[in-house]
Amino acid sequence: MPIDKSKIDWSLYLVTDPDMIPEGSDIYTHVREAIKGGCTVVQLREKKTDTGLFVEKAKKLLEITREYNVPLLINDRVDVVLASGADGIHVGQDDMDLKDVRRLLGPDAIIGISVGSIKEAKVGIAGRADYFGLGPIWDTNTKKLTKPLVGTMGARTVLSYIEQNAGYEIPCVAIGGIKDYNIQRLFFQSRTGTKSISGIAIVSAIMASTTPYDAAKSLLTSIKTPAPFIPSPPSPSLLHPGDALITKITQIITQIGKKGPLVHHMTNNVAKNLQANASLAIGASPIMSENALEAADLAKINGALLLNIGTAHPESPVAMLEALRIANTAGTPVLLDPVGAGATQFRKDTVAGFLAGGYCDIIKGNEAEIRALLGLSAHARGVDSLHSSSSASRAELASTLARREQNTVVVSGAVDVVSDGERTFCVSNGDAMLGFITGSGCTLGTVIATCAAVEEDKCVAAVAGCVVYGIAAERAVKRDDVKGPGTFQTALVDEIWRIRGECGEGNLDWVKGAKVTSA
Ligand SMILES: Cc1ncc(COP(=O)(O)OP(=O)(O)O)c(N)n1
Ligand SMILES: Cc1ncsc1CCOP(=O)(O)O
Repeated sequence: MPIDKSKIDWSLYLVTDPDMIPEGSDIYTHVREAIKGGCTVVQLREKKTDTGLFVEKAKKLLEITREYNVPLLINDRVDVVLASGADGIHVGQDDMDLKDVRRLLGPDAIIGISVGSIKEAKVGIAGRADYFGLGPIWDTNTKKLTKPLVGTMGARTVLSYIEQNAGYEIPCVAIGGIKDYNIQRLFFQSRTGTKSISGIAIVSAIMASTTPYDAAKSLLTSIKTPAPFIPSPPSPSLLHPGDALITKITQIITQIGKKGPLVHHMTNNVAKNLQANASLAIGASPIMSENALEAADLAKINGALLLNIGTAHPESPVAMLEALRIANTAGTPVLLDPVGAGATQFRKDTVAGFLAGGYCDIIKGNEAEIRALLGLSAHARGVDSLHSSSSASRAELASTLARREQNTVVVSGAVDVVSDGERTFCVSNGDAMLGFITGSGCTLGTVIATCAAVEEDKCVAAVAGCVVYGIAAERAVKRDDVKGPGTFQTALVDEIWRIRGECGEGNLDWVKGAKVTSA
């Protein structure tokens, strides 16, 4: 029975590669096992095989795929589809024109095309492709890539274009560098309001596995399980600054005192001590460890992970990325502090690697760092921000990055701006004295990460962190015993401690000083 193309399940699309099959197996056993494990579509991709053998392989594979009612598509070759009776074809942008493919294969054939941009989507739509292979999403060793990476942001752009312009439903399967650990993030970060990718196409994660059944099963589980970090929609009362938001801030600080969350810091040597002391003062349990081998154990304990690249070593990005992936899998919230992101190529590459390889619930940086993440010219020297523009333009930076990353972004400064892309708040608490102690921005990261450990709504958690830290600074600077930056730093920790104590006693007067507005 030929396949009904309106009913295809695109969830897990296997693209074969004969050179990857481990010794002792063969393509037929491998594909059968992968289908049993959960593959829902198979594409036979033979780049070096002679036509006769290609057709023979296609015919034999078709017998297997038919047993499981799974479509078999052929890579690039119309003649092989015709000769084997396979269900359809996948072509690239530089292969045969889609209208010719359709004319040759007929209306029932399943015809897919590779798409990596709006321009290429237009070609697919004009040729009435049945589905798009969307990618390459990420880098891969499977094939020498000649086109730019699409990333989750590019995937979203194409999905949104299709949604608005195709005029018919086009399932999109993402391809390129997809592994167990990045599937949930791919689905989450690439979705538009109403359109998501329909599935993922995989070569190496299944073809190079010695256990294709298990590999497919595990990939399918990741596809079917929503990302643990998907935020719930914000409560309507927390859409704008107001009494509900202020009450929530006090609840967050009280919760920290009650729960004592563990905050795993992979952070810089300059700020470490202040960060640890601020964590203890607010009621968290800090662990300062750059050892990725501990990340799995630490992620199991409820808390948060803070990544700060201030004094990163050459090996730090690997350890941090490992910890990030473990935290993502465990659903542990992650705060990224991209210290000095625009200052050196190493820092740029490190941060780009984190954003491509994992999901950071919150990114906190000064204006120059956030500009660098957006690829804008950074007004940065070293790790200091040299330039501060208006709150409105900083709000624009925060919401643009938050929309791109589908997370919460804090642009720290005299006025901290917090945005999740929909809501943007300005927090005007704090004191200029914070600029005279090293690690004050990093320690704001600690306080925000601690709030995120106990609060689901990460945007509100970030606002809470900015408020409590800013008010602690305002109180500290007013103290008689504060004579300058040295005594201020100690007093800052003390005031965080005192605010936490007041919350514990039910005295919430401190929060009356909160200065939160909408941007
Ligand atoms: C599902 C899917 N998407 C994309 C591709 C890549 O096809 P193409 O651009 O033609 O490159 P080659 O596969 O020919 O190297 C694909 N094969 N499958
Ligand atoms: C065929 C193809 N087209 C774009 S990326 C790619 C290879 C994907 O392979 P892998 O799943 O091993 O990254």
